[in-house]
Amino acid sequence: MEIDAVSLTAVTKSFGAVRAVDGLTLAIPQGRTVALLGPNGAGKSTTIGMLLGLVPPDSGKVALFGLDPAQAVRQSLAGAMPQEGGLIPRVTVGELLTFVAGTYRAPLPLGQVLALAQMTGMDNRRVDRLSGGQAQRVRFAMALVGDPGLIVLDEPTAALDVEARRQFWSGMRTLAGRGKTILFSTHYLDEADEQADRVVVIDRGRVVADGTSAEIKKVVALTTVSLTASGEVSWLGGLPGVRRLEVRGDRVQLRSDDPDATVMALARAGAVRDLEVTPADLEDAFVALTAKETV
Ligand SMILES: Nc1ncnc2c1ncn2[C@@H]1O[C@H](COP(=O)(O)OP(=O)(O)OP(=O)(O)O)[C@@H](O)[C@H]1O
Repeated sequence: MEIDAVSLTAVTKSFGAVRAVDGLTLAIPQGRTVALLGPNGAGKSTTIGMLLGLVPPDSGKVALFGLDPAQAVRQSLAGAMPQEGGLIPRVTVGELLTFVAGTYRAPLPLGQVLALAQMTGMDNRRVDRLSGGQAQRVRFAMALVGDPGLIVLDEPTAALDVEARRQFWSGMRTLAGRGKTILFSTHYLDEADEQADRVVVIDRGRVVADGTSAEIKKVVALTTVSLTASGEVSWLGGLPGVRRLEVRGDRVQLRSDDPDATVMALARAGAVRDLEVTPADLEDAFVALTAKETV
């Protein structure tokens, strides 16, 4: 069997009292495009930092193509975009990319890198005089120069307008078509849906859903069963079908993947005051999936 491009096993990372990544396990076979989807502070950047060997995990194991991440990056098996502001000023796009190419044993030709990053003809432009979208494309180009098998992108389209996004994903699909493995993080459900063949939803440092976007939609499309209850309500979270429990004043909202079973169990327990059943739309459901529990 081919070795996985990415393998995280029971990885944890805390910053002081904050557990940024909490026992995360994830394996990505070669050639897949995977979106890491989650709200602010979910642990996406920390996970990516550990994948690239930039953040040491407290425990667990991280491997890229079976190797230690730093080693895989050194061997240009994995490429990443530098953070915002990570470009050297006063050089041209061509000079910068040629410099980066010089650090690799078998870099892609400059023309190919420019084409993939939708920057053909821009090699004489000064790096510090580019628009935000163009600068982002240079960073993308820097991730590609070493011709890595795995490309890891942390919110690659965060600063881009609609047209720049479209161009960016067009280059990305060309790479996916060449069999590259792509892992990107995003806040946007629609971007994950359109661009990835697998979506991993993370929240509070854990994988809360993992599958094709169709499967995720099914998982996150949880029905809300709400009722009025007082006193100790945490037991409601253990009822059949209940995936999450939220308390708002005297209303308890149960997110259920089997609302019939949940309602039957509530009826058996005699807890049916002001019972209401509401199917969720996808956006609501994603919010519900990653919403803070209040108990
Ligand atoms: N260097 C750090 N020092 C202290 N806390 C950190 C550090 N890096 C991350 N955190 C905390 O860890 C948690 C996870 O952060 P992380 O940046 O990984 O999430 P994220 O999903 O990438 O969020 P965003 O979408 O906002 O970028 C957050 O609570 C964050 O404040």
